[in-house]
Amino acid sequence: MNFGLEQKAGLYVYDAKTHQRIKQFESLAQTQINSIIKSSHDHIWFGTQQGLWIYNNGSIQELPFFSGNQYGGVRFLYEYQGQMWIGTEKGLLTQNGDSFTKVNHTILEKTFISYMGELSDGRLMVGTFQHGLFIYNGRTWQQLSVEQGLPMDNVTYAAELGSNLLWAGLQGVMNIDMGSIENGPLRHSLIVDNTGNGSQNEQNRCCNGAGSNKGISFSRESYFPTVNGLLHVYHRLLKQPAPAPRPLFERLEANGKEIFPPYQLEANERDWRLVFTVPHYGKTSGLEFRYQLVGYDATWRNATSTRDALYTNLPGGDYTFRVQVRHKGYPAWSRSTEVSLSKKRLWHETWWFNMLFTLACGGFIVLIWRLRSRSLLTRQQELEEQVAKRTTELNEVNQQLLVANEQLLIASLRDSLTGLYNRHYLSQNLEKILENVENKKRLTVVLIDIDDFKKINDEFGHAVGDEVLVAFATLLSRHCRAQDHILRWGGEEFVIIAEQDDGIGHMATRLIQTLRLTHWPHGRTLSASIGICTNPSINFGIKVFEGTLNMADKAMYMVKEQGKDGWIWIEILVPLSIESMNEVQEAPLQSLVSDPRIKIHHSTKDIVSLEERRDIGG
Ligand SMILES: Nc1nc2c(ncn2[C@@H]2O[C@H](COP(=O)(O)OP(=O)(O)OP(=O)(O)O)[C@@H](O)[C@H]2O)c(=O)[nH]1
Repeated sequence: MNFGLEQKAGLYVYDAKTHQRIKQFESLAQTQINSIIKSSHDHIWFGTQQGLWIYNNGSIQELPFFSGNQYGGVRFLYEYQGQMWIGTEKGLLTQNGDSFTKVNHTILEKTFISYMGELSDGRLMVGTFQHGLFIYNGRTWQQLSVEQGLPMDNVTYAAELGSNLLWAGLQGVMNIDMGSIENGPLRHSLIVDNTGNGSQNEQNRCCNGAGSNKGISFSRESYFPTVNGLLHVYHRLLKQPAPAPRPLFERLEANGKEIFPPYQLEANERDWRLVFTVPHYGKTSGLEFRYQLVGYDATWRNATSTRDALYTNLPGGDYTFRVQVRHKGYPAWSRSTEVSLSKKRLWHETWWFNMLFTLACGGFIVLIWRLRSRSLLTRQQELEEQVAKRTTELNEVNQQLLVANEQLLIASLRDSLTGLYNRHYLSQNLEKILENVENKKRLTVVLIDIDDFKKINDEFGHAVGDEVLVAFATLLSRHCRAQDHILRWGGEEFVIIAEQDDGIGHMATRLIQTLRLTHWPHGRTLSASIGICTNPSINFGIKVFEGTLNMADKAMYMVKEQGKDGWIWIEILVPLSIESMNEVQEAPLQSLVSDPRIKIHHSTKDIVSLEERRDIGG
């Protein structure tokens, strides 16, 4: 097995037993060997960039005809019908014994020969670098090129596959219908389309392998060397788009700087550019990519035409970048190409910081909550205290109001000068008083009027008059019983409502006497006129009271008329109807003396005058 090596490394022979390269041909040491072929004469031909060598019986010889730069490098050697054909960079030559002659063709005699082979019917194929494929039938040449409507002129490999001619070149791989080669016009289909300009990242050079065998075909598949690896074409897929192969991960840049595997990044390398591509020889626009940074992206992201993925401010952690590709319009994605990456965490991205932060946040919330509850509690206590204080104050005020109301009520019921009850008291309590009287069966009303009070005022002044009134009221209270209701009726006039009348005459007499004996503020004696009426009514209503009061008034005026300083007591003996009561009130007192229902009592002095004038008994 022989190795022809590019890069001017010379020639090696491989020993199948020791599996080692065992010998280097010294004369080929600095050459770039393009083609090696064993001729039917058991000679080995070496086509190199520097010329042509033949190995025979252990010795190697250079053919001086091809040295120098006249033909450029020898690119392809092919033995056709017992004759060696030499394809150079500057034309095609044939061997003729020991000499070589250029083929008689205006293009082929000077163009770059890049391939030679045979069709099944024995015709020779000569591929050129710039002028297409030539087919030779032993007499004439047929050219297949752009001029015949083909998409490219460059040939690196050609092979007949059934009814098709497979043609590979730098611009792709195509299929030409054999029948159309014979009869025209040419029918072709581009299997691998590399005719357009690929994107910056696309590895877009197809099928340009150096060496003699620029492709090899089997019944179902063909292989083509490329600068980026081996292109494998299934013949059954010639009419369909080739399945998209797995994408390639090209490189990672972090903060604008390329990072090499293993991809372990520092905490500050936060901005990433992940570059990917796919070894594909079709049009760039026919493919689409999607990618996902697992650990950061929740779902796939569709890539743009730039074939890279940009991430900024990535947090620390472990990631897997995966990328897939597919033909546009086809549902199936390729298998994922995956790359593992990790980035150190910043201190605030670490688990212990997160834990501490969470604890601190929790503690802070609890603290705030406690402070807030405490302040709320304090506030509540303050409010409760305020409410209690206000309630106490309110209660006090209410109490004061109650007392004040009580006092007002009391005050409204009493005479401000003497402290005795007033008329308002009577209007409020009359019903109750009458109820009590009802139980005792006899109502007694006493009307007392101080005699000649005006003179006291006139003589001693109003203030002294007041003092006399107060002293009179005090004396009156002392003379009455506890259950008697003593009222100042107005001015110097007083009313006593007694629920019991036993000894009423004595009481009146005693009062008259006490008045005479009492030492009064004005230093003089004082007398009063007293009218009394007792009424044994069955049903004590207001009318009965008014009638009784009127009768007492009538009696009191009679005393005044009789000379004052005494009393008259009209005692109604039997209960009178309202009508009878009205009659009695209307009648003059004298006329009542003879009324059997009525008895009139009086003080001694008055009795005399009354008896004298009316002739009535006491
Ligand atoms: N100081 C004083 N005088 C009063 C008060 N109320 C009424 N008076 C006076 O009492 C006097 C009553 O006069 P009169 O009605 O003529 O009665 P009187 O002088 O007692 O004569 P007789 O009733 O006929 O004995 C008037 O001069 C009133 O001004 C009072 O509260 N204080």
